[in-house]
Amino acid sequence: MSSNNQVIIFDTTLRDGEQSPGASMTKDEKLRIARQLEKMRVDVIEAGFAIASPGDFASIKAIADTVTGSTICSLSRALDADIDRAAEALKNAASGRIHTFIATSPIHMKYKLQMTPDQVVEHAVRAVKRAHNLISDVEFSLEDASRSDLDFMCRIIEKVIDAGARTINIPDTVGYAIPEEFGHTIEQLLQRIPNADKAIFSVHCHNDLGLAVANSLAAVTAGARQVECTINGLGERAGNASLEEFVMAIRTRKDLLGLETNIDTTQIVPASRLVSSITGFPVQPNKAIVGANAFAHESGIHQDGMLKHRETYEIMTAQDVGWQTNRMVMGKHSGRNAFRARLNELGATFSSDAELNHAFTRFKELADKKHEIFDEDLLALVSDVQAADAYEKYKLSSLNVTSQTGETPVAQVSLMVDGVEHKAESAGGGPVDAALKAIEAIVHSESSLELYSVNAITSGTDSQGEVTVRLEKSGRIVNGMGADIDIIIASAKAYVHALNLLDANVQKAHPQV
Ligand SMILES: CC(=O)SCCNC(=O)CCNC(=O)[C@H](O)C(C)(C)COP(=O)(O)OP(=O)(O)OC[C@H]1O[C@@H](n2cnc3c(N)ncnc32)[C@H](O)[C@@H]1OP(=O)(O)O
Ligand SMILES: CC(C)C(=O)C(=O)O
Repeated sequence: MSSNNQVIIFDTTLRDGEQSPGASMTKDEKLRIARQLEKMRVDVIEAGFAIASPGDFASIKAIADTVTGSTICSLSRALDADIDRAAEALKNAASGRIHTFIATSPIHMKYKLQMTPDQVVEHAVRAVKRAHNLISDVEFSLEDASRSDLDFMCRIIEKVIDAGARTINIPDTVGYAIPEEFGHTIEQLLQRIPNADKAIFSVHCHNDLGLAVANSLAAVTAGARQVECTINGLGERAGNASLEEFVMAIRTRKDLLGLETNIDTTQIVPASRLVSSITGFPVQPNKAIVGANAFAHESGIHQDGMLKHRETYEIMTAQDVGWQTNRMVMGKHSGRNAFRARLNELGATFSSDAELNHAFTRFKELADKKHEIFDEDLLALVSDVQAADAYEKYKLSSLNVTSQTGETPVAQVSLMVDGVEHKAESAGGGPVDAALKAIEAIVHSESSLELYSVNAITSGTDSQGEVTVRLEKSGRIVNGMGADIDIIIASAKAYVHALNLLDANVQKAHPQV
């Protein structure tokens, strides 16, 4: 029975987690994860199933030999050979545990084990006694407990506690339980088993119905004091209760539950990343706590709330769980307040509300075309708007370029010159060449093109292209810039920008020109 409010965290990433198809890990990889779990102050690390393979044995042994800050545990069936192999792997552990189990549900006993309930009790007691002779810390699990008969569970648990088990684990092996029902089972076991106070009750929940963490919380509310879980919720089929979700629920709702764990929560994100990189299982972006979007805010109303007071939309800080910071993501749902705040952070300021509104309108247009707006997009957009808001002799009204395989590209451009619309058409070596020639057909700038370069501002095929055009005229050199997700338009904008700069230089030098 629980003696205090501390919940023991038993991590089984290296055992049940590894049972996820495709998640096999080498000894060195398991050792790296075990060290991270130790650093995170996990109480018990289930390092593997010693009899399963020579590799599993070697991994458990390597972890038991070197990791001293957590108890190291091996799983074993209720069989002598399994228990002896587990004890051998753990023999150098500073603190070792044998975890032996047998199924107690009618369906498992009848079809899988092909044993009577009495034979199952006999195997369980014999296994616990044998384990207890080899190591003091013995855990016993009733596999498929959530589909087992309550009276039978009381009977077998009482006997294995007498045989030396000090942790009794109640697994929801097939993820069948519902929180209220599961909590009730734990409560009943604690009340009805006469020697229940000699053991710590534990739960091990699977996520087949997406309820593994909810069931674990119901169990600790009912008196269980150990929870078995995995990093990123890895595990057989739909996985196990996720360590990060359970631990952060306990921490965040201490007001309600009054419980705590030993976990250093700032090590959660590093642990999640390590497990993901080793197993090759990506973490979904919207995964609680460790998903890339767990602390990202895109909607204008949320961002505005966050700017005014963080707790309006966050129940924990990103730093609490090991992220460096939360994120304001600029996108089509963002509002003016977040837009201005982000640009101020980037060092860009607006000279007037009109300028802000103009930039914000352009930002929304861009956001409709692009999935995510990066800082570089914002800066390009603002310098574009600020350049456009300055007096401009030339303004690009429209551009239409036809470019087909085997055909010469042709551009039709419409340009405002001192407020009067001019149109021209030109062919060119490529679509950019055609566009710039069409502009020149109107402007006759007599400048020479010294440089043309195009860069993708961000990665991805929907990136904005940022074009730089350098023009020289009578010894004056200017750099025009333009950005757009269409690089032909970006090129035309950059060219027009450069023409305006040349014109501005002339105006400054000879105001009456
Ligand atoms: C709910 C869980 O997650 S339990 C853990 C599951 N994890 C694993 O199974 C991974 C590691 N397993 C393995 O490597 C192998 O299954 C081994 C080495 C354990 C056993 O391999 P094998 O000897 O070839 O047996 P196999 O896996 O085919 O069948 C399991 C046998 O164990 C028996 N068994 C299953 N659980 C138990 C138990 N807790 N106690 C005693 N016997 C058990 C089965 O009835 C079956 O017996 P049978 O061969 O007499 O029919
Ligand atoms: C061996 C036990 C704890 C198990 O993994 C399960 O029942 O899911």
